[in-house]
Formats: sequence, structure tokens, C-alpha cells
Amino acid sequence: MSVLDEIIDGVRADLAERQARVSLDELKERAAKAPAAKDGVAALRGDGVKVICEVKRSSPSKGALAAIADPAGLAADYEAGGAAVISVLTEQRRFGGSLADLEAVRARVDIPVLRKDFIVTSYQLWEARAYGADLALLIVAALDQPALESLIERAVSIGLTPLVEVHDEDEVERAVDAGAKVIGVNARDLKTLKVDRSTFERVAPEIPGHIVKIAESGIRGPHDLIAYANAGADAVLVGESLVTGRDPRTAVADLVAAGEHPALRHGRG
Ligand SMILES: O=P(O)(O)OC[C@@H](O)[C@@H](O)c1c[nH]c2ccccc12
Repeated sequence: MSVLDEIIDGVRADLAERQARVSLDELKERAAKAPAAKDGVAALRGDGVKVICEVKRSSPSKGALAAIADPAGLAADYEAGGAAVISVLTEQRRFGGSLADLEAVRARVDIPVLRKDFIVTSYQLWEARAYGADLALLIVAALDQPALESLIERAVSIGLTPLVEVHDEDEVERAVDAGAKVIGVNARDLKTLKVDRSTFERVAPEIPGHIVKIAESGIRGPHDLIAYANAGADAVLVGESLVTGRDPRTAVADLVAAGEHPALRHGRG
């Protein structure tokens, strides 16, 4: 069984517990009371490379990264540094996250928030909206095509922007066929956990021009952002280097400044 399969087994077990506690109707009521979703696509377009900053306590590949006693405070630092979107890991077993983290971050920042989890049912999309997310991650490798299509449709219908994650050319085709408008290319293969920073430059040319392109994982600092930007990234998604660094606000500001450099504007759509 791959790491991804193991993670999803755990996610399904935790999900079953929540579903037994909170009915879909209750979630829908809560979602109806949540502030209207912010436009995730608009936040990721425009001049400069946008920076998505992640709240992540641990990962299957590295184990514990940072305790993050105050996820909302960290997110506020990210926002002050110029982040375009905050990504909140809500998976518990391997990443140490929760819906409470999502809710706390939502309450603190004004920019769009992404629910980062292993979403396999529409119940989780309703949870995302109920706890204030504006975008939700959908991982192509974790879903068959009918499920991917219906989750994209459902996300859009409840106001969420789906960020559809791919790892290779075949997955790009599946994402585009399913209607993705925002595609993230993950340099980390979730089946082997290996990072290959050349994944983006190989896979991005397969993504049609009108789709927002995000380079995910393995960004250590401005030089990696610049390399991804030169390969066509509209945005980058950064976790580990921010949560393990000393000053997240300055680290984000350095990334944002690198992404705004005029020399990068050429060749980016
Ligand atoms: O910590 P990094 O290497 O900067 O990576 C962030 C993000 O890309 C990574 O956390 C991630 C990308 N896709 C995922 C899917 C599930 C869980 C986590 C992820």
C-alpha cells in the first residue's frame, strides 16, 4: 500500500467519526452562516508570482516540523509578509492539523484560505465551507475520474475554488478534462514522498494557458521561486521552509519581493 493509500485510510476513519457526530444538514446550516467565500482565482492572478503560505505542523516525510501553538498568529505573520492565500493542513494523523486550525486562521486573516486535506467526499467540501475555507484541495491521484468531476462541480456550486493537484502529464489531462481552473503541480510524489523539483517544468507545458498554475513543495527560498516562475508558475505553495525558519513574516516578504521582480514578467501569462 502506498503512503497516499495509508493516509486516505486514516482520513476515512476520522471522517466516519465526524459524520457520526455532525449531520450533513448541520454542516450545511453552518456553511450558510459562514461569510461568503472569497475569490480564490482572483487572489492567484495578476502581476508577480503569488505566494501561498502553509500552516503545517508535521509531514509524513519529515515527521514533526514545528509545534505551531498559535496557527492564527502564524497566518497573520504570513499575511503581513504579503501572502496571497493561506493554506491550512487539516489532516490530523500525519500532518497534525484540524478544522479548529482552519477556523482560527479564517477568523484572523482577510485573504483567502485553502483547506489542505485528502478530500474524498462532498461532506469534506461542506466542512471546508462551514469552517470558512475559500479554496479546497482535490488530489487527482486520490480520486477516480467520476469522483474528481463531481467533487470539482460540488466545490464550485458551494462557492469553493478547487485547487486540483497533479503530479504528472496524465493527471494534468484528467484535471483539465474534469474542469479544473487552478492546477497545482506537486514536486513531491505522494506515493513515494520524494521531491523532484524538475516536475513542474516537465508538467507545466501540458497545462492550458487560461488555467492558473501553482508550483507546490520543496521551495527553500527566493531562488526556487524564481526557477518555478521562469518555468511558468503563477504562484508557489510553501510550507516547510516557512514553519521551520526563524522569521516567517520576513521569509514571506523575501519570496514576494523576488516574485515581483520585473525581469520575471516576461513569458509569464
Ligand atoms: O512543505 P513544502 O515542501 O514547502 O510543501 C508544501 C506543500 O506543497 C505540501 O505540504 C503539499 C502539497 N500537496 C500536498 C497534499 C497533501 C498534503 C501536503 C501537501
